[in-house]
Amino acid sequence: MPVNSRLPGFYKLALDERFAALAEASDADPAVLDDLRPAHEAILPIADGMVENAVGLMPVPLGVGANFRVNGRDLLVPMATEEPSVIAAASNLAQVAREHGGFFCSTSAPLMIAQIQVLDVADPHGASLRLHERRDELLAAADAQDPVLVRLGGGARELQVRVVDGAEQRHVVVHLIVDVGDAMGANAVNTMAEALAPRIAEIARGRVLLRILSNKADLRLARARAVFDAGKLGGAEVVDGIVDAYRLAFDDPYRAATHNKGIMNGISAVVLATGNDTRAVEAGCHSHAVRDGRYTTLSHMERDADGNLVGTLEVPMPVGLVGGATKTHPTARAAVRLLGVETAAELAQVVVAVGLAQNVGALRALATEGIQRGHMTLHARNIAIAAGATAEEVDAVVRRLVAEGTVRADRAEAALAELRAGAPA
Ligand SMILES: CC(C)(COP(=O)([O-])OP(=O)([O-])OC[C@H]1O[C@@H](n2cnc3c(N)ncnc32)[C@H](O)[C@@H]1OP(=O)([O-])[O-])[C@@H](O)C(=O)NCCC(=O)NCCSC(=O)C[C@@](C)(O)CC(=O)[O-]
Ligand SMILES: NC(=O)C1=CN([C@@H]2O[C@H](COP(=O)(O)OP(=O)(O)OC[C@H]3O[C@@H](n4cnc5c(N)ncnc54)[C@H](OP(=O)(O)O)[C@@H]3O)[C@@H](O)[C@H]2O)C=CC1
Repeated sequence: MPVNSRLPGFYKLALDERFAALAEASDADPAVLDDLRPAHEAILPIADGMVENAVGLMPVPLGVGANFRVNGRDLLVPMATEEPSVIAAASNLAQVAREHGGFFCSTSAPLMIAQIQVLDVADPHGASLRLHERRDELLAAADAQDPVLVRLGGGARELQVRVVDGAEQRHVVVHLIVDVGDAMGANAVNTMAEALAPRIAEIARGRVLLRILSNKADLRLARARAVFDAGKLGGAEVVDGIVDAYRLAFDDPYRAATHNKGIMNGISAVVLATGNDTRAVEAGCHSHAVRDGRYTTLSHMERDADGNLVGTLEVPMPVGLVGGATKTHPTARAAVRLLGVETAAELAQVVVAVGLAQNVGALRALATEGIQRGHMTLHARNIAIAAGATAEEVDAVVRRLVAEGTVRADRAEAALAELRAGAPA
């Protein structure tokens, strides 16, 4: 049975019922669902191998982004986040996007850049051309570091040399461009950069200092496009509001930072759920938001000829399915199996689709009723728990807070006290 990601009312189910619904909707082995919730005792020894000085775990909630269709295929999207309303908003807009086929996504080749900084070069432009003359030798030396990657079809692809004029000095910076296949690629390219450094110093007649990948991974882009039906969004006025909201973000970096944070709500959640490096992706995305020296929006919002909203997003997406924590963390492995992607490119496409859904979800709320109703209603559960409500009491406290329209800690404590004093739930 193909995956059916359309899960109406999934969020209204109790936790156990949700597992049953997920098992029915997914084509993954039922064991995968069990693996999504491994016992802490099983993970702790693995954590000890993953990081230094391990003393515990920091479990972050893992939810399923519902309703996603990416390049014609339904997908159940694992999302790890501590923030309420993120998964709801993504699922909501994924449903709206289905009307016009869902998300259409593409990626460039998985090219990562390693930088080698060369100092004390007397003739930077001369050095640059000497390095270019030895391109083939240097690329072959890089490939020799990673025969596995080369065997799998990846490897060093190009050499670029930049002369960067700084305030204090001129830097010669060599870029080694590597096809990293299905890896995120940092370790792979760093190994190559370190191996090439002595020869580069010799050719440039300088001193090599830094040998590290660039997180401005702008040769490894993922793109998503979706048409959001004007009627389903709430009408032409809502589309206008979203486009006007986008324009402020486009023009004003103070708004752009928040607009892009909304995109990252979705992106980071999938990146984390699949055991990938959230900081690398965040650094890449924010650096991509600087165009012509100005920080601006990562996404674009337009109206099509029929008045529907066309949302597009293009960001660097250095995520992998091998290496890093993707293969070590049992929950990340299960999350990837639930998602059912086979390549890093497919994963990158899903990540960027979720970022776009999230962005439009937030903009729709902002351009209409404001963020607080949807967000705070869901945040009320956190507030109730923080006030001391037990699992049995949470719903009743939330109902009171939402009915009063006051989602605050003091009101949650008062509502809990009233409930415990026998007031009707
Ligand atoms: C919260 C909603 C979705 C409610 O929206 P709604 O219109 O009340 O939802 P609905 O009851 O009509 O349900 C529609 C669909 O939404 C989903 N949905 C609906 N409720 C849930 C739920 N509880 N749990 C899971 N999924 C939910 C679900 O898919 C559902 O379909 P159905 O299952 O019924 O066929 C809406 O108000 C919304 O999208 N709000 C935006 C929330 C948001 O963006 N949160 C991010 C945090 S705020 C932030 O950090 C970023 C920001 C905002 O600053 C960025 C920026 O400024 O640009
Ligand atoms: N600035 C940053 O962003 C930095 C990030 N990091 C970290 O680096 C890690 C990611 O590095 P990464 O290089 O992906 O990890 P790994 O070195 O763990 O994995 C990459 C290696 O996996 C092997 N491999 C097996 N199958 C494939 C395949 N299908 N495609 C590609 N490679 C394959 C390759 O060869 P082989 O088997 O020979 O290794 C490749 O070199 C993350 O943990 C990240 O946090 C590290 C430093 C800096």
